Amino acid sequence: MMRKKILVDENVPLAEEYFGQLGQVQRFSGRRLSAPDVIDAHALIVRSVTQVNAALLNHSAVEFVGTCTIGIDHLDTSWLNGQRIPYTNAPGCNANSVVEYVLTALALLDVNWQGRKVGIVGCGNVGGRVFRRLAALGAEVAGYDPLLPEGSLPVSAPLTSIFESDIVCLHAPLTTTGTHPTRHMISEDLLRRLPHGAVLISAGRGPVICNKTLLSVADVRPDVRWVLDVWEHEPWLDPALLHRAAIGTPHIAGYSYDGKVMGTKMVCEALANYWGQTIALAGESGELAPVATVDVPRMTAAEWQQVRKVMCEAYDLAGDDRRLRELVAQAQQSDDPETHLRRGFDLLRKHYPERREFRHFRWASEHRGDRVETMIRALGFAEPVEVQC
Ligand SMILES: NC(=O)C1=CN([C@@H]2O[C@H](COP(=O)(O)OP(=O)(O)OC[C@H]3O[C@@H](n4cnc5c(N)ncnc54)[C@H](O)[C@@H]3O)[C@@H](O)[C@H]2O)C=CC1
Ligand SMILES: O=C(O)C(=O)[C@H](O)COP(=O)(O)O
Repeated sequence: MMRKKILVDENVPLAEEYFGQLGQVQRFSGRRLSAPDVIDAHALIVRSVTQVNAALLNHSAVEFVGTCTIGIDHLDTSWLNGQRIPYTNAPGCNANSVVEYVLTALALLDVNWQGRKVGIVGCGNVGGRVFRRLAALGAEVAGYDPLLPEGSLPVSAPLTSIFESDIVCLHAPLTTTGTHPTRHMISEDLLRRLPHGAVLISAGRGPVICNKTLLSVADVRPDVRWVLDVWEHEPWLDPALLHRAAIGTPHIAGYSYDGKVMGTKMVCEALANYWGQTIALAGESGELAPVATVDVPRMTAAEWQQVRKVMCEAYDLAGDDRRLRELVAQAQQSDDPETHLRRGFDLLRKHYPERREFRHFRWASEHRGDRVETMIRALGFAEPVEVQC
């Protein structure tokens, strides 16, 4: 019997092991996929860089679309619905990875969140986890999410007050329709409200803030630490904006290896269900790790320094930032800076180091049962290894 053909983006890990159980896997490069490539495919498995719409699929045999990502702004869902082509994403697959990006960014900037006001825009799988985690770790957290039923957040606040917080985290999806579209929703007025020395972390989608506006505000607010993982015109970004950013990364907040593999598994399972087949899903279960709810006592400055060291050793976020800055510097020296930057941005993502989430790290504890240990455990690290002083 002919095996069904499954086209899978080259950056989806373990595709042969998982999707290979369901059909014949053929890889493709996400930005280069075009209509002739999909003509005889039965399933199409993408990541966020492939626009899935009528122009791509109109004349194809594709009967199922999966995206191994959380975001779905690259899928033309109205068209897919109209064609009755089922599609799925991987809700929450890399949410923990983004949480660890946010926490490590604060550690790298030496911003102890305990007692600080944190405002979160978009409180779904990612923002909701950032909310619960930071609240448990001692921050004063409020969220803005007008699409959630009233009362679903422990503390909610209007957008203007969110932007009066010490730390603002953006985790809204990119939407252009509906009652609360997010494209360019973060206005100049909101950005200017940020208090002196605030940190703004943008890890949802780039176009949620107009990057020209962001640059104009960043130019006059050098006191604000801008942490930018997403950019309005990826794979291009404005070097001037990166220059203003305290941390700048190539859209990798969700790029833990664990999060990516979870994305593969979730979509593969959905395809197996659709085709009425069963598959073996080796490794960790498809369940998302629970969020720790331990209340962590206030740490001293010295204790915080120990905690931030452990986090920065587990996740080399400084390296992510450095590699992007090196790329931009090289691009500016090249004959065609824009092309160099676009290609390089994608290559940084394609060859991203294998980053494991905190739960895979054991750390050395000198003082069992102290506040440092409580905090590190609450951050999700594995059991400590006791060190004899
Ligand atoms: N930087 C990265 O690597 C990653 C980025 N993302 C992005 O983060 C987004 C959020 O991810 P999840 O939390 O898992 O999605 P989700 O769908 O679980 O939650 C999104 C939340 O945003 C809310 N929302 C929608 N419009 C809003 C508005 N105008 N103002 C405030 N809130 C609004 C929704 O009500 C929902 O609760 C994804 O759509 C994706 O674009 C996700 C994973 C990794
Ligand atoms: O899951 C999402 O949504 C994300 O933003 C992903 O981390 C994006 O990764 P790629 O699909 O662009 O590789």
